[in-house]
Amino acid sequence: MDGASFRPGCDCDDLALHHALLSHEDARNLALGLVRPMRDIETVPLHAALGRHCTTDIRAPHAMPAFDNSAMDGFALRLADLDGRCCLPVAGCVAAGDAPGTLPPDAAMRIYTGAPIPDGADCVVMVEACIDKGDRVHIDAAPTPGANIRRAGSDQSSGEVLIAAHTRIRPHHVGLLAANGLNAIAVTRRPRVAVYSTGDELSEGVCRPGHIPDANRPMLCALLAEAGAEVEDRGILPDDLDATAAAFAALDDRFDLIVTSGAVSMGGKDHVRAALRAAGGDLDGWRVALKPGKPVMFGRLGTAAFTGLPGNPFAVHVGFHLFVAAQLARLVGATPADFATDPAVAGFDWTRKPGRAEVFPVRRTGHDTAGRPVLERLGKSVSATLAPLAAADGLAMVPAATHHVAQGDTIHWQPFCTAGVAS
Ligand SMILES: Nc1nc2c(c(=O)[nH]1)N[C@H]1C(S)=C(S)[C@@H](COP(=O)(O)OP(=O)(O)OC[C@H]3O[C@@H](n4cnc5c(N)ncnc54)[C@H](O)[C@@H]3O)O[C@H]1N2
Ligand code: MOO
Repeated sequence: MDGASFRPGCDCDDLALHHALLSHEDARNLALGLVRPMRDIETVPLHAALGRHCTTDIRAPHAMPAFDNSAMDGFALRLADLDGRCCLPVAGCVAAGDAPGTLPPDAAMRIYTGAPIPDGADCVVMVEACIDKGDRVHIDAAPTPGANIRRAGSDQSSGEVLIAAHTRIRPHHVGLLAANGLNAIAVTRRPRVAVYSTGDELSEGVCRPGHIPDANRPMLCALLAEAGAEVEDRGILPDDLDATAAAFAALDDRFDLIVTSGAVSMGGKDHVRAALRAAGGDLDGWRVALKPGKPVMFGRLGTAAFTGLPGNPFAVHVGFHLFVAAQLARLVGATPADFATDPAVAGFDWTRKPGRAEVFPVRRTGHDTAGRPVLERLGKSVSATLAPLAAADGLAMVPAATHHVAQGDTIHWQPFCTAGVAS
């Protein structure tokens, strides 16, 4: 449609919208411009904080460690007492949980990891560097002052920022909060997202001839839940303009984002754009120079942003990562992460048609001499299948202008999070 012309007053705004494809960068900025950081705050107990975003900087309520304590199992002593001696009598034992005591003159105390350093001791000798004779201890070599003592305040000082505002709480944050005795935190409410599939061909149970299972709705619900959204599965919409418009019009203002899949392209049953308008919404952008995902559309319905992804399942996956994930991040006040920015090396030769940026599944096959991952391209640029993703370690993206990728070229990718998983 490039080069189409319009008479003044022409209401063919769909034509105007696809006069040119949006770059994926412009499309992302458009998608982000349709959402605002949410202001609603709730306080949640620590066990419910995982995956939520804290609203403010979380500061240390006190210094840590709270008291000088031993980093090792061994003997606490006063260095000056070793002057001219290699053995000291053992005056007692202090374990983690004991109240701080006092080291008598010219003696050592048996001490265990985490135990408070007795007053007067200025180092701890590891048990491996001693000969433990029960009531006496022989020290092989004089330790350095302060050896094996974790000083009060050496890990964090009172008031320092432990977790920056808008951080997504991960398991190590939960541990850090618990270590600080913080049992509840203020978080942004979860973004509420409505999810629809569209298409008369979709089945939920046994498929009749010509029907296919609905892959997009379960995948979108899973992607959204993983990203921390509160998801409402709104089912499958028929390929019917009135029914689709009625379903959209019946949505109240409780959603922050509405995500659909299918019916956004050029076919006679692709009703989502018209239905959005008929329901009182606005279409702000349509069609992106992106493969897969060209017919993605962006709009608004009431107070919600509306992102219409294409029907092909891999296009849904890509559209989620490029646009929906960024919208969710913005809603919770976080900074949306750029997509596919990690450098890697192509382990393949590939000639393609330029014009759209392309996202494709990749598998890591090794590393080059500089330590960069070498990637194998999976699949055949088919947006209808998710099968190549099953063997993928992540997604790579090449710019719209790329027409050839040669083995050894630098490309950029987004690894899936696989911490602790070998393959
Ligand atoms: N004349 C043109 N035709 C098409 C264009 C174009 O530019 N001009 N773009 C193509 C591209 S690219 C894509 S992507 C698709 C997207 O079309 P729609 O968003 O309208 O999606 P549908 O037609 O509804 O479905 C496409 C495909 O995906 C299957 N599908 C749909 N929903 C699901 C689901 N929930 N689970 C599994 N599979 C689903 C559907 O059966 C179709 O096979 O348009 C091209 N056409
Ligand atoms: O954009 Mo489509 O998703 O290329 O097949």
